[in-house]
Amino acid sequence: MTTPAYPFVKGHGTENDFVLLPDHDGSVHGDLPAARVAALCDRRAGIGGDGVIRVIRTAALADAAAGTEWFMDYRNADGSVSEMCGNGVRVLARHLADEGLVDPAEPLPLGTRDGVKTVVFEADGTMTVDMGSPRLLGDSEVAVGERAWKATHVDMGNPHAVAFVGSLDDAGSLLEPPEHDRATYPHGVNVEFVVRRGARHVAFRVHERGSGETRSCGTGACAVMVAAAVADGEAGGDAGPPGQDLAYTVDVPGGRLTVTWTAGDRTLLTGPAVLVARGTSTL
Ligand SMILES: N[C@@H](CCC[C@H](N)C(=O)O)C(=O)O
Repeated sequence: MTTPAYPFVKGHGTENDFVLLPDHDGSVHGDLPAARVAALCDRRAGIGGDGVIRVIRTAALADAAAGTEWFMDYRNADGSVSEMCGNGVRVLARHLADEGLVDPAEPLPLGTRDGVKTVVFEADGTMTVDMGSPRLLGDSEVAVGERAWKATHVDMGNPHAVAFVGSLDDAGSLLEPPEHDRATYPHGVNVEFVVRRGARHVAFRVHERGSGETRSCGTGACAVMVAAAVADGEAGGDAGPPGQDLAYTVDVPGGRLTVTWTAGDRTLLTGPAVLVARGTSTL
């Protein structure tokens, strides 16, 4: 039996790329089978992507918290569900604005499995997302082959292990998930390997849970910034100087992001979002 054709849009944020599936009332994809997500994300036999974002009205999802018109139903490339995607939420916002479904002159609240994230469209074409408060959960360890590093456990709604390394090459080819403490991360973890580039300036590679090595990770950028600020003795948020926000430049293989840790303990992620293609799929 052939699958009826359905629309898709392709986009990326700092080369973290996604297949968007418009399904406003939930009638096109049902419960969105993991096999369809994996087929769409396949870079040879599919469209190719680090994940899939179903564009759906919050009211069409029985288990989604109310309070927003639109919901980011995010899946990793292997079909698994994640709570949040910092690059994806900007790409979703760009799509909704381009379609005339939202007003880019106004802050845009979007539903996610980690609650409501509000996107602001900046005058220079970038977007800033309020990613919420980071949770610093202590130290852990990650390993690739024979090499192991201490890692900072940061929860950004999804789990991260942030390891500071001497060189971005230290983690090798990252074809497999890094070893990690399964008691600390029972549902897997996104692992960031970080180097310093200068004052309040870092760069990282990431191995994403469910997607492999990607060219960028927005929640990862926030986790990296927070871990770096703490390591630098510049802790922002509640622990920072009263009334002062702290901003870091965060480079990824796919571009540049800015993360601001506010005096009110919010992390603000600023970066681009680009739509590159649209079409129909029968996968
Ligand atoms: N690339 C995303 C994160 C996507 C989810 C992640 N792989 C997970 O399983 O938690 C981002 O930009 O934040």
